[in-house]
Amino acid sequence: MIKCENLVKIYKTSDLEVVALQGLDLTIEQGELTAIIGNSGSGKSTLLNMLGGLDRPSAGRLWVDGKDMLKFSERELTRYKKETVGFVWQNKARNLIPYLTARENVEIPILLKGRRKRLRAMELLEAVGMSHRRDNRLDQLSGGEQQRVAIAIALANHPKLLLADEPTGSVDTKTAALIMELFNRLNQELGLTIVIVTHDQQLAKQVSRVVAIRDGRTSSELVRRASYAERLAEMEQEAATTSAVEDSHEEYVVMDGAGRIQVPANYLEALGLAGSNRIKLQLEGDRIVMTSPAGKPEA
Ligand SMILES: Nc1ncnc2c1ncn2[C@@H]1O[C@H](COP(=O)(O)OP(=O)(O)OP(=O)(O)O)[C@@H](O)[C@H]1O
Repeated sequence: MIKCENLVKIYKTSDLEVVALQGLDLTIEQGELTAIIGNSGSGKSTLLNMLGGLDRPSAGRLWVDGKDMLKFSERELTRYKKETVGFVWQNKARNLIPYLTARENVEIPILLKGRRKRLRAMELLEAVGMSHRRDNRLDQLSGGEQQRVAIAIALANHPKLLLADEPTGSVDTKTAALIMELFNRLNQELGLTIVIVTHDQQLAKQVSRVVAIRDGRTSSELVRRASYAERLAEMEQEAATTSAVEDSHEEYVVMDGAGRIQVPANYLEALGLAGSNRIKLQLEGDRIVMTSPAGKPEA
């Protein structure tokens, strides 16, 4: 569904160039639910903007839904934004109009007319568990409820890809967990591909695949060990857990198309290899062994 190869984004301001993405590689299959985590400034939102067609990459390759996004004309880009992607933002003002009701808000982006439009809005509010509040104005709803309406809006035109930038950033922990549960349900029931940017490791634990970005590059990947059902049962038991995402997920380093991997800095440091620019690699049965230049097996 998504393939980024060596993706680069450079922002140019009057006297400064900021390299927000510096050769990012990422593949997301159709129907996957992925969380992107990383520190502030690591390039998460920049990546989401590229995926959503809100901004164009400076270099590299990017395909979404089989289309080469670097070759899009303005017209194709507008069509892509309308028909292929749905967005949920942290900033509610970007999603919602406060003086309209939940149903009216959801009806705005629906391309159907009359009764069919109303039915589709009702169906969407039902899908996000908000049909009972359809006639309430947005400013009469809680933050979590407003975010549910925002998700309904994002689904209005049957997008293939749902992008969410810190969708739980302005709600409490319990509400955030419920919203993540909703994303999981939509992913499973509709088979929707979903990419969620978050800096919250606890929330990322609710997602089967977590991609970490550091300095504008994918640095590692975590894939959940247990199935979603097993994980839910686990979560009920350890309701207020504070364990790290590494405890529930298996960690992988990312390999790009040319076979390059980034060895975690702490591994190199632990083995005294930090700063080396030459390492011996040997294939031993089904393992690749890294050896220090001095000849001592190191990994
Ligand atoms: N429009 C822009 N013009 C100039 N620099 C930008 C622009 N947008 C982002 N940047 C810079 O690019 C880098 C990556 O920003 P980005 O917003 O993608 O990070 P982020 O991981 O989403 O951070 P946060 O979690 O704080 O939102 C930062 O150094 C940021 O200052």
